[in-house]
Amino acid sequence: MLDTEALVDIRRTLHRIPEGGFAEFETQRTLLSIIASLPQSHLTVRTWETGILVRVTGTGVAPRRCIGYRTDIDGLPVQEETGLPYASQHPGWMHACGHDVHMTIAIGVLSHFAHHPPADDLLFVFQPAEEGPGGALPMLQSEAFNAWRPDQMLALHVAPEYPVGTIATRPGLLFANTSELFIDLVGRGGHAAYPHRTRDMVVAAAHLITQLQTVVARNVDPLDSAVVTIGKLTGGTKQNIIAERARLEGTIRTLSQPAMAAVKARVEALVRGIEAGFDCQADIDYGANYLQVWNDETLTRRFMAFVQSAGTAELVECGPAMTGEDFGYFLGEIPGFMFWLGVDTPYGLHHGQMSPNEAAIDVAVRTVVAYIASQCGEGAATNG
Ligand SMILES: CC(=O)N[C@@H](CCC[C@H](N)C(=O)O)C(=O)O
Repeated sequence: MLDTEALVDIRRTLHRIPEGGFAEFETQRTLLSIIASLPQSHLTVRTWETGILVRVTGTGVAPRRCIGYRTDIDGLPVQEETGLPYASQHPGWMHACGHDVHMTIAIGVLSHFAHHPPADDLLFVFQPAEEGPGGALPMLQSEAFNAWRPDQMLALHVAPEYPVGTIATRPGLLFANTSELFIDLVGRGGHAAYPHRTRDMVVAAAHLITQLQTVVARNVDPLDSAVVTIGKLTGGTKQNIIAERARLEGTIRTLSQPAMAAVKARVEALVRGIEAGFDCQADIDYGANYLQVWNDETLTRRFMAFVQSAGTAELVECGPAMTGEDFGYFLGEIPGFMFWLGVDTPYGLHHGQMSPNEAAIDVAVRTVVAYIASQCGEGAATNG
């Protein structure tokens, strides 16, 4: 069975090779070779795009259920600044959202059950493209997934703000609805000294960004919550050329679908206002939209009670967060839950210095293994 040291090595190997959504080729190859090193008698492995599905066939004469455990596998376009000896070898890319840790924990749990298959069936889901454009929805709709569709699913996400040894979750809404937001502005470029002959899209973009800040401040009920963030702004070509084009890239977060529709309506109205006011053309593209992560009440309460009694971690009942997760699509159809895993690092998710404490891997593997075993029944140990 893979011990803690081996899992830390795996995490570091995966950390070195972050890749974008649906481009996780090296990651997939690495995971497949690790999975191939496990006892195979109860495993069936299948790939889907750059993802992997591994079914563990239970030892029961008639397995009662199939529990699915999902990890995401993609990295982010973030330049790593940790200075770690096992830092990313892919310039401009980093596992800055902890998916290397997620994958390692999935491998640790899979390793246990490959050696000790439970009575019921398990499905391990290595899902691409969580950060975008979203791998969960197409995977959920795929023939490969549906051939092995589990009855319940669980997943975790690293939480920099909690100490190692903490598990935080809640029944109901855990993560927000999200929508990406891309706005292209097209005006007329020209010489910096002749602004009256142009339609300057840098100035239009500046006005639009400021106006977008009023959506949450002035259009959303203060007792509700929403986020409109512009994370990337591009425009222009040179300091003395008036920009013909500008592009805003961002994300919208809300706690309900009606709130998402209302925020989008306000964004659209503001964009149309900029179009009229700056005599330009504006296009809005909402990119990928993720469904909220909604934790099943019964299963989450059962898991929370389990964590409290198992003593493998400290349980915190947390509030909802404005993070997004396409695991929400799985939970939209299959009952289950997601939880936060404390990794205790001062830098938050998506930061170039985010460096999870690897001691959390062991906490998660022990907790998830014990929880799944408690739900699926112990099977006979295999060799290997
Ligand atoms: C946990 C986490 O950080 N998830 C991402 C999900 C990205 C959703 C999508 N690409 C978007 O930006 O709206 C997050 O940013 O919350």
